[in-house]
Amino acid sequence: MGIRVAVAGASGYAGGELLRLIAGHPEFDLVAATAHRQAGAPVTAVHPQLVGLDLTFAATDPATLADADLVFLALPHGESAALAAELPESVRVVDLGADHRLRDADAWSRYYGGPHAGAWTYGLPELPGQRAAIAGATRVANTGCYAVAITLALAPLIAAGAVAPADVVVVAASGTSGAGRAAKAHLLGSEVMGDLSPYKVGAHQHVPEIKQATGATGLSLTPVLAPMPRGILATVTAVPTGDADPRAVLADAYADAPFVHLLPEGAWPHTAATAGANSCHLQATVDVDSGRVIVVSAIDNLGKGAAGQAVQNANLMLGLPETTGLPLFGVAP
Ligand SMILES: NC(=O)C1=CN([C@@H]2O[C@H](COP(=O)(O)OP(=O)(O)OC[C@H]3O[C@@H](n4cnc5c(N)ncnc54)[C@H](OP(=O)(O)O)[C@@H]3O)[C@@H](O)[C@H]2O)C=CC1
Ligand SMILES: CC(=O)N[C@@H](CCC(=O)OP(=O)(O)O)C(=O)O
Repeated sequence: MGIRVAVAGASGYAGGELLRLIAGHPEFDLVAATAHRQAGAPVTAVHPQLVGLDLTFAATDPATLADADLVFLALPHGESAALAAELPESVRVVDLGADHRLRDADAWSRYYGGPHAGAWTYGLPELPGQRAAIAGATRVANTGCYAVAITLALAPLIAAGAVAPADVVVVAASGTSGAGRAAKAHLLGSEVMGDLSPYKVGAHQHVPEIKQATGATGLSLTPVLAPMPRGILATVTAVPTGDADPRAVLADAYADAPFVHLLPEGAWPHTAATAGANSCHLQATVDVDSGRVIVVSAIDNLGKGAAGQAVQNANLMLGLPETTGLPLFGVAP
């Protein structure tokens, strides 16, 4: 028997991707996959890509999950905190939801509402010092999907003093799976296909998370819903404070990061190149006209943006190499 893992919210998009990654992980044994309305259904009735996985969704209750060494929570916002509080401290937990990401209770109530559950160790291993913090934690808050893409592009530049933290502008497009699988009016196929539309303009819940993770003090984020199932492409622009080469700063920051790739000069990120992988592709330049630094970042929102990142964090918490069981390469086209 390997390491016993369980997934709560396994019938969702992030949960389904977790099941796929766990099935290919050499050290993990899946002991439970839970759902809410779909409890009792065969996993493959919901996730046809997992045919061969002979399992039925259990109901989401703490007793079922407490039998695992590590539990992934892939539940709607606000549902993780109460469930996690019922799990013994000996069970490691990675929460893919937002409940434990923010240290600032006011920011939590402004963007999410309801009681603030308090912050856990932030699950972005590529931030300075964070690998060791995650390795020593029993509770880890996985990052938001836009937050990963934008933080990886921006954090090293602010940390190096290469750009001004007070003036960061981001436009970022996301595939529709970022919104989860529950039916929503703005996700009707016939209206999403062939369309690009901004949403949560100036009011996205990842803004405080990105500010917390990067040290940005002024950040404008315009998210755009894109007609593709997976992927995030974020274009981050900021004002340089000197003449540091942004490519050199990023290359230095990610020299030892197996999943973050600064592309060769002149090559720009494509979301499709990250699909199915736990990778982030970056490119940077200085815009000759505006003088602003431009960094473009691509991830798979269900990979490095959710399930892949969660498995990377779990590997670190369990003392495994962080790449164990994780796809390094995408499946494009
Ligand atoms: N999709 C993405 O790209 C990303 C998602 N996340 C986060 O991961 C979490 C899951 O997201 P996602 O998979 O997209 O969401 P989905 O809507 O696709 O799935 C939600 C899951 O939670 C279950 N669920 C719904 N309501 C409840 C409830 N009241 N109590 C317990 N379980 C419930 C659902 O079960 P059932 O279907 O049986 O009702 C389903 O398994 C969210 O917190 C999300 O923000 C984070 C980063 C990226
Ligand atoms: C396309 C789309 O709607 N995306 C979602 C991404 C949410 C997400 O996955 O991140 P959290 O875990 O922080 O909710 C959004 O913009 O709210």
